[in-house]
Amino acid sequence: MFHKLPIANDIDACFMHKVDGGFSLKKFKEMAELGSIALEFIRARCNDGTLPILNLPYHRDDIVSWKPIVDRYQSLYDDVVILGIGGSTLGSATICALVDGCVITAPRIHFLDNIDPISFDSRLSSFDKEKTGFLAISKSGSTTETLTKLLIVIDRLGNKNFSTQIICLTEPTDNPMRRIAATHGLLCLDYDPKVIGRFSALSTAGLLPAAIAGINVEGVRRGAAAVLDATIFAKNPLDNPAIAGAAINVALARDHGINQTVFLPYVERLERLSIWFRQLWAESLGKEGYGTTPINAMGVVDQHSQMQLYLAGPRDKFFTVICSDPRGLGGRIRGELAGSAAESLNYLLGHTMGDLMAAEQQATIDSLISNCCPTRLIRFSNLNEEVMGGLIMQFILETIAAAQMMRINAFDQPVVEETKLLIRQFLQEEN
Ligand SMILES: O=P(O)(O)OC[C@H]1O[C@H](O)[C@H](O)[C@@H](O)[C@@H]1O
Repeated sequence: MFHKLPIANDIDACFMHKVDGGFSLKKFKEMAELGSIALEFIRARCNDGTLPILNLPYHRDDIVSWKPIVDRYQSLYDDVVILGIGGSTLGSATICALVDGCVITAPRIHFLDNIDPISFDSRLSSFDKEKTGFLAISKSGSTTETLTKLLIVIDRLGNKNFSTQIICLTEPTDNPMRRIAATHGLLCLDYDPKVIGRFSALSTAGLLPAAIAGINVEGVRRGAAAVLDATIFAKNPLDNPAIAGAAINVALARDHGINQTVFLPYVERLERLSIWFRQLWAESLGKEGYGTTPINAMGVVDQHSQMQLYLAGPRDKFFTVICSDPRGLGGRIRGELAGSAAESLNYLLGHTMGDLMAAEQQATIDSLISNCCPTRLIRFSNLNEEVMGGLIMQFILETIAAAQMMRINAFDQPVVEETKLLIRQFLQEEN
């Protein structure tokens, strides 16, 4: 308990004394009561175990139990394909991005989320059938897109011995995925029914693919536990980054019309985190006329694409800039290669690519602040498993806290079901 926090939050630039577009410290302090309600909700669920996502960071037994699967997949396959969509895969895709840039001998993990028939077929046919393992994940076991992909993969494998090549992960109910698994003799693991898909990044759904990818998933849980502990044991709710983050989002939307939340990491491996966060925030909070719209951005790419709008467009955005310290990393920019351009590039030559990234990160932060954009900074030095777990936990807690402050249920998505019914109707009519 009370491991060192893997990430640091700085919310100073959300307030009026720092940016004109921010809100007053007085108003922030008025959020203390809602902050306490949110914190009590989280503490109570953590203590009584009714929200297992708040207990998972402390578990290790499940990780040990996956070892035979991890060993088998790592030894047999060059590629492992994850079949799923939405909350069942975005968490694992987020964590699996940690392997980028690392020397790893584990299989390459691929996420086939979409059902674009051309892209799906082209990606599927790029794998060696004999050297590819599959993991189909669906909490409900009835998501049409995932079942379609699973059945197409079974068809394409087309030999009698594929039963060990595919593992399913779904709730222990009588659902279509379980029936398909039983028909073909596939191993079917239990997806805890109390873990909601978009909150499942730290459960089997998020961590089994990551373990197969060779990631230290205990480190991910450790980072999450540190952030969770800091919340559970917070003395003052608004001193806690997740509760404060929720309070800022809710108050800026309610009192200042700031109804868009821009997620701007300066670490490319966090691109998937952005997409995971987008579902978490949107599906959990977009209810009863509430919610703010998450916007994915990426430093430095969007400096050359979105920054004009961010700095001079409507004052309806709250910014979360996620920063590492890339100084000194990457290739060095050598003057002798620049020829006659060297003189005009004096400011750049001799630096590394990481130095440039760091300067651009700081320039964006300073520009956001000087252009009156309420901005929160989340900092760490290097992205690793603990940091990833910490980030995931902070945004899970922040989402739960924001829902409590808005008095809405973070854990359902009633309107999504309407579209699903329509899809079934359309296909039935065509039959
Ligand atoms: O895991 P599954 O049951 O297949 O669900 C996958 C996704 O389906 C739906 O569209 C829900 O809105 C999402 O919250 C969920 O993550």
